[in-house]
Order: sequence, then structure tokens, then C-alpha cells
Amino acid sequence: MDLFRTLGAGAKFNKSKYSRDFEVFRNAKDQSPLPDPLSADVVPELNFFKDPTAETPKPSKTGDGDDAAGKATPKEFENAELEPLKTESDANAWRKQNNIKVYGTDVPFPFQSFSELCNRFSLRSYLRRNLLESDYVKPTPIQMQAMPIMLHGREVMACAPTGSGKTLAFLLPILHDLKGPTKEGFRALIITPTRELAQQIYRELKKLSVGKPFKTCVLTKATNATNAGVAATLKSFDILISTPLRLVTALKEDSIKLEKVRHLVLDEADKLLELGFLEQVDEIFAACTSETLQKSLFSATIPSGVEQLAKTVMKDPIRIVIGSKNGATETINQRLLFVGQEEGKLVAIRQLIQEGIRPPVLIFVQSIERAKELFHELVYDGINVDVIHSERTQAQRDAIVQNFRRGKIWVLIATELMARGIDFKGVNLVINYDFPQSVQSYVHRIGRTGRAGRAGEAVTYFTKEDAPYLKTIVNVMKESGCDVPDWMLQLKNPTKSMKKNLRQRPISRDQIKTVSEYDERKLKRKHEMVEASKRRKLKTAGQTAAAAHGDDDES
Ligand SMILES: Nc1ncnc2c1ncn2[C@@H]1O[C@H](COP(=O)(O)OP(=O)(O)OP(=O)(O)O)[C@@H](O)[C@H]1O
Repeated sequence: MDLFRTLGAGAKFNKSKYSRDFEVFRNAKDQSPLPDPLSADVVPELNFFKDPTAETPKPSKTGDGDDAAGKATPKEFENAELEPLKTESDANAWRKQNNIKVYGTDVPFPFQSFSELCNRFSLRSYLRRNLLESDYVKPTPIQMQAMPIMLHGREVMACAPTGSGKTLAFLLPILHDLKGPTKEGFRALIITPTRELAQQIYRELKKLSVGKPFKTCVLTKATNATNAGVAATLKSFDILISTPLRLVTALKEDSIKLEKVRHLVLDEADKLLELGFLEQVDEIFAACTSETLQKSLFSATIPSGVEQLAKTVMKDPIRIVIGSKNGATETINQRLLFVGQEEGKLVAIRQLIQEGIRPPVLIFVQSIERAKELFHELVYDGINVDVIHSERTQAQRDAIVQNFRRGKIWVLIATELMARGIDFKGVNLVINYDFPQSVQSYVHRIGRTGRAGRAGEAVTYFTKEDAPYLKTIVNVMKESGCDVPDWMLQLKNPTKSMKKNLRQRPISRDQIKTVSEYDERKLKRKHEMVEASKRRKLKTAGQTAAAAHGDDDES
């Protein structure tokens, strides 16, 4: 209750309406503190500071973990009783039922239950056990289809909605294929656009590999491979997770070798194949020289241009599309809100807070500057708010992410940095304070809510300046089954060049501040008048003093 009182000063929270969430937040104060996010990511070999919290999960008592006699499995997989799919038409019927579309030659059949997967591929028993212990009792559609493709050694390009379990879809086949740790050097490489996402994949991997002491490294400043000592240690690692820039720097220094890499995953592939990352990704591809290299591309959005580009570097890939291509998750209730001018946004957001928000809430703006401005406005409104962007230090970013996960931060203001991949399970509302610059950005931003089958809400503010681009969002909303007013459906689609311009340059917007331009001018004039009056007074006082001084001299 104290937590509510402290954090909630000034904000209204409807406790009877949202009793379930209230319980979650009330319990937050009783939770034992989580390990520091940075040290939790340090592998023991690189734990130079000997931080005891940096220990990675211990292997099971059974040593190599392949023996299922370790910890008792809590329950069974769902649909275990289903007969395996035997014919192409059965497979197609199952795909149709689960909204799975596939394109390519000799596509392996999907599976219907994790039991079927375990039997069909003689899945290592530690994986079976860890699936159950993570409460993954039923596969998601992307897992049903992507896992068999990867386990058959085929290259895959997968487009599946946000929060639909793509991470597990690529991690499990990789772990199975790697069998166990060796000291050959990196055999699997996962590339992500942000460090936060790399850390999150690392955590998921650790959870899934309990019982197999694979050595995994997230390339960060702390694990800087250009340091000779670190580089030597890394030679005995199995899996590498990195952002492109860090890895390319290490490659240029010749401190990391990728010739043993058999699995290369591009998570958020469309982002990584955009200008800005493309050159670095190209260098990484070139460094992965193994003949048996298997590439896998995953994202919630894969525009056709990127798809064409990807095909040129892949071997006989199979494409998977879950639901509609570039579509939003159907469990998200999406709304568009006209706010008139820029200042209407602050009014709208304050009204929302007054009416009672349901934390956690994520707010997206288009620049670091605007993130700071909005933070300075909301921080005085009595809600527990913070801001995350690339100018904050790594330690601050880690602490913010963790505090948001733990319910300590109610409202988090973010730039595009947080738009992709980050799995905040409980986010109830995403607010696009600034209209997104592309349909992909929209899909990923709102995808921070409504994850893993949960319900979520997304509201996008738009001004007169954003109106020409509205239809792109309307199309996504309609496609994912949201109610859209008729007049919006009649809007014209923006032209290709309009969309390109917006992607390259955001709409210029007035500063986020409560005081209007007019009031600010008035205040400035008043301030100038006061200053002038002070100067006049000082001058007069000076003259009087000088006159008095003169009198003294004469005396
Ligand atoms: N089979 C499953 N059953 C239940 N939960 C699952 C299953 N697979 C994954 N999850 C959970 O679903 C959540 C979302 O998964 P994940 O982060 O992999 O989504 P994603 O598809 O990569 O999303 P994004 O496109 O936003 O990156 C995670 O919390 C994960 O633990």
C-alpha cells in the first residue's frame, strides 16, 4: 500500500476496476531485489570484478543435463495426444487453422505439440524439461513451422507478429543442433539492432539451456573483445549475441573469429538490412565463412524490398508468414486520436492521467530532445515516470528497463530505441505521442503491448500535419480487425515518395511545453521590463552615490 501512496501522488488509479493489476503492483514491494542487470549478463569467465550475482544458472545435478531425471517436470505439454501430421493435405489444413503461410520448396511439416516435436526430432531432454519449466506448454504458430525448418537444416525468412515467440523459435533449434559445449569457438551468432534486445535474448537462452553449460557471450563494452585477455577467453565460447557495430569493431581488430559459425540469426532482420546497418551486416556475413552456414531471418515486418535483398544472400530459403504480412497483433485494441495542434497532445495525455491510467504505460516520441521535453513536463504531474534514449548511460538504461519490468516505473517515455523486440510482458498501454515515421515503426511500437496472447491497448495521437499519413495506420488497424470510422477508410494513401520522405525526416514539431508561444513572449517581455527597471534604479542609485561621494571629496 505504501508503494501506491508514494508513487501515486497526484495520479488516480481505479483500484476496483483494475483490481488484478492493483494486486500485481501491491506485491511488487514484497519481491526480493533482482540481480543487477549488467552483472547478471556477465559470463563467469568474464566476471573480472568477481560479482557474486553474476553467476549464470547452474547445470542440473545430472551433469550434462541430457538425463531427464533432474528436476521433476511440473506438467505435460498440451495436445500431446494428437497424432503426428502425415500427409501434405493434413499439414496444409493445420497451417490454415493456425494462419501459417509458407513459400518455398519441400517445406517440412509443422508440428502440433511440443511432444510431437520432441519425438520427431529426438529433442534433447534438457530442452524438453526447460520448455516445461518455462511454462511453454503449447507452441505458437511461428514455432510450429520455423522450428522444423531450422531443424532440417534449411534457411528461413520468417515474418510473424510482435510478441508471438520468435525468439524461442530460433533458439531451440540452434541449441539442439549445437548438441553441447565444445571449445572450438563461436558456432552460433545472433545479431540484434540494440544492446537491450541482445541482453534479453541472452536471458531467454540461459533459461532454455539450463542443464547444458554452453558458453554464451553478449558483446558489450564490458566484454570488449579488443582486449587481448578477453579475446583469448572468447575462443572457447559457443554462442555470440551482439549488435552489428560492436562485432564489426572486433572483427576489424581481428579479435573475434566467425569461421566456425554454423547458425547466423538476424533478429529484427528488416532493421538490420536497412541502410545504416547494412554495411556492417555485410561484413559480418563475409566473416562467416563456414560452408555449412545456415542463415535465419526473423521479424514482425519484412517489406518486399528487404525480402528481395535477403533472397540474394540466402540458399533456397523458405519464407513463413504468420497472419498478414507486416500485420499488427490482433490482441491489441488500436485507436487514433486527433489532438489538433502540438499542444493538444499534452492536454490529451494529462486528461488520460486524470481519468486514471493503468500502468505500465509506454510513450513513444520521435527524438531524444522530445523525450527529454516530455519527461520534464510529466515529472511534475505526480506520476512515476522515467525516460530512456541512447544518450542515457548503459547503467541508467539497464536500471530503467529493470525498474519498468518490476513495476517501479509506471510510465516510460522512449525513443525508437525501445520500439523493437523488447519483451515487457505486462505493458497495458502504448501511446504514440508522436506519429510513427513508418508503418513498420507503428507495428513494432504498438507491439510492446498485447504480447504472448495478452490484451493490450495502443493510442496514436495525430495533428493536422500527420493527417496525410493517417491511412497507412488505418490500413494496419483494419487488417487486424480494429474498428475504424468510415471517414478514415475513405482517406487517400500517401504516395511512395511521401512515405520515403517521412522515413528519412520526421515532421518538425513545436517544442513540448505547457506554456504557449504567446504566454512565453508575454513572460519574456515582462522579464525584460523588470530587468530594465532594475537597471534604471541601479543607475539612479549610482548617480546619487556619486553625487554624495563628490560632496565628501570637497569636505
Ligand atoms: N510457446 C510459448 N508459450 C507461452 N509463452 C511463450 C511461448 N513462446 C514464447 N513465449 C513468451 O512470449 C513472449 C514474447 O516472445 P518473444 O519476445 O520471442 O516475441 P517476438 O515474436 O520475438 O516479438 P517481437 O517481434 O516484438 O520481438 C515472451 O515473454 C516469451 O517468453
